[in-house]
Amino acid sequence: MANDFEICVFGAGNIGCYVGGRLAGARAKVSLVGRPAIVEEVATHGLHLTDLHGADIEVRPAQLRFDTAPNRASRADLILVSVKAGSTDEAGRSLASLVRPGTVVISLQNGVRNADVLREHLPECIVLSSMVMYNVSHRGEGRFHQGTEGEIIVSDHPALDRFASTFRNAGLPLLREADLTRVMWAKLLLNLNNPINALSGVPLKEELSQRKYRKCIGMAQLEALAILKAAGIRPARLTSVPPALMARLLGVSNFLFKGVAQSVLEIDPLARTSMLDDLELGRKSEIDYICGEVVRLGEQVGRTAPVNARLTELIKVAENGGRRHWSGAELLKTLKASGKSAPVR
Ligand SMILES: NC(=O)C1=CN([C@@H]2O[C@H](COP(=O)(O)OP(=O)(O)OC[C@H]3O[C@@H](n4cnc5c(N)ncnc54)[C@H](OP(=O)(O)O)[C@@H]3O)[C@@H](O)[C@H]2O)C=CC1
Ligand SMILES: CC(C)(CO)C(=O)C(=O)O
Repeated sequence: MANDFEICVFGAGNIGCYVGGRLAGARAKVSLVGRPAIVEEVATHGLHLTDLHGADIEVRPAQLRFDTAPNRASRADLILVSVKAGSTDEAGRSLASLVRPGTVVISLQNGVRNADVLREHLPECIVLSSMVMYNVSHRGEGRFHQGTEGEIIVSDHPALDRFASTFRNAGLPLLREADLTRVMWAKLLLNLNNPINALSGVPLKEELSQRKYRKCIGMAQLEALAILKAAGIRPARLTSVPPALMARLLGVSNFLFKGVAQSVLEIDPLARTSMLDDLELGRKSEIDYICGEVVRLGEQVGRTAPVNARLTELIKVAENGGRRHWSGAELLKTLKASGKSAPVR
């Protein structure tokens, strides 16, 4: 039997199409809001969703609504926001005149402030943060693939009870956590790999197999961890080892790393971060909402964050048509020199 509620996904890209499509595949009433190109792609091919565990789900165009305008949000009981963090303000603005009071709005985005931005525009809604722990890639013709393990961790609220079984039936169980601030910062620590993966230009598995790239991630994380500590924020443990230990483990030899962090490397050989997607597609990245947040928090507690500032700078150079590819050795060298050297062109 179909559910008695309607879900609107605002921002039909990798995450929006995957999550929205799987919910539609579980017979939820789903509408998606996206750009004309994806609306056309899905109208032609439908959605074909796969994951690393062998899920293989076809969603016919007739099984969901796909629009470029968000009008359908006015009927939604649940809105999933899956635009990039830089578009959150605009998403909130366009939803403001449409939503009904009491509508549940979940941000599926990376970053630590999206729900706050949405809340400002949607004060009568129940706005919740969540973190999608896995990677989704777009493989053309309506195909989206989940290439790494993980769940959706969401800020707990009784209003989620109504939707929980639908997410579970869709193979997307919601992990409900009382304190999402700690989860958001822990995810941000993992996302500090996004610029490194983007600048490596190679899939995650290949990047993480190289010690020098891993050392770069460790440097960015250790810097962020010191700032979090000064700010009194204790990031949640999202990996098999606590964040501080993981940051150090990243620097060990390839041989040792394979032994101690086997699960980190058990990923689809093609999986890559959303920031590498952004650079390849010529889009503006979320760097200001990832490394930029570390720099900002550092300023609040009177600390500098030269490694994260440098990564921000390198990604902006790449976004603007400058250098895109860095070997592990080159990246490590420039990060070690951060705070001392001249800007990169
Ligand atoms: N991809 C991944 O594997 C993961 C992503 N995330 C996070 O999830 C969020 C979404 O990422 P992802 O799915 O990769 O991003 P995408 O860029 O693939 O998807 C967002 C889509 O929303 C569109 N969009 C933005 N504003 C509007 C609007 N007003 N109307 C219609 N469409 C709009 C964008 O178009 P346009 O580009 O033209 O603005 C884009 O097509 C990000 O915060 C990301 O960090 C988290 C975990 C994993
Ligand atoms: C899942 C993960 C950490 C890596 O793909 C991600 O959040 C992203 O790509 O932005």
